[in-house]
Amino acid sequence: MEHHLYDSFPTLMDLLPGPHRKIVENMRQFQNFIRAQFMKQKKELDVTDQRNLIDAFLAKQQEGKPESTEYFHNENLLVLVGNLFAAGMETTSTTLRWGLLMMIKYPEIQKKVHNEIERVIGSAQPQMDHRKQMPYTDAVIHEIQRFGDILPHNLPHAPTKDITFRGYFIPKGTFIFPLIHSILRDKAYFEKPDEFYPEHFLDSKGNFKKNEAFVPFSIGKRSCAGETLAKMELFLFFTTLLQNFTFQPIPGAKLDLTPALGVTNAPKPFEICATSRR
Ligand code: HEM
Repeated sequence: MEHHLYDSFPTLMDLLPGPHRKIVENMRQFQNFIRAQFMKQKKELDVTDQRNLIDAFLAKQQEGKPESTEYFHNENLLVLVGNLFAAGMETTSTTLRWGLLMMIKYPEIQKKVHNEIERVIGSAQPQMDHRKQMPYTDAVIHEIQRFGDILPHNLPHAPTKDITFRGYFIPKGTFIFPLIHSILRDKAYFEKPDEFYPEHFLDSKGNFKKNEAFVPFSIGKRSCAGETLAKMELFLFFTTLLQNFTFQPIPGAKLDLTPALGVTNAPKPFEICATSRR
């Protein structure tokens, strides 16, 4: 409700009390943090030795070309870094939190992941090369992403021209939310769509099985730019956590799988007991 009011009366909302003020204040702090970082890097900048994305952006800014002011201005840098934080951090950490919740809810699945880690990785540091020898863990991670369904509504898209799709006329510029949720829970593709069931991604011999309805990163030209990185992060973090710990719920915990209300579908806060395996 508040964000609708915000869209319609932005100036008025700035003056009214309410929880939206906290969001605005947090946003301001977040942007100040990013701004302070790039101001610091601007002072230290050596265009011949660019250390990261911010340096590369600032170097473009200093080239003195039309695009230096048209595209590479401070406002765009602020939004770019902000988007990378939101797109790259919130998503992966939320998925990992779903993963830990599933592991404490289903200890027998956790046990199988532990066994596979022991068999394939042992006490070595997990590497991406290990994944193809770990079909069960791979299936579990896919199922965490399918079940977690962290961006159920996807991001909004809009057609660049008038189109007719399955008999529906959609004028240019119409907001469209191509729902990821309905695909990830499609009965035609997943045997038990509303259950956490890693076998969705395993064949009868226990080999990893792809499923074309696995689309948590969306599809098409504007699908997630960080998909490969995200998959690596999920595999490496998840296996490292389970290599080192056994996770259990605290006694009497309910382990509710209904997502909390928010921008992404995140699990409700839960407590966890981690016992070292070393
Ligand atoms: C589990 C992790 C992640 C999930 C589930 C996820 C999911 C998505 C989805 C559904 C979209 C919208 C695609 C569309 O509009 O059709 C998206 C866009 C995007 N994601 Fe991710 N993402 C994840 C991690 C990351 C990471 C780690 C990065 C980068 C560091 C990243 C960067 C982006 C960017 C830049 C876009 C916008 C692409 C565009 O509009 O062309 N994402 N992501």
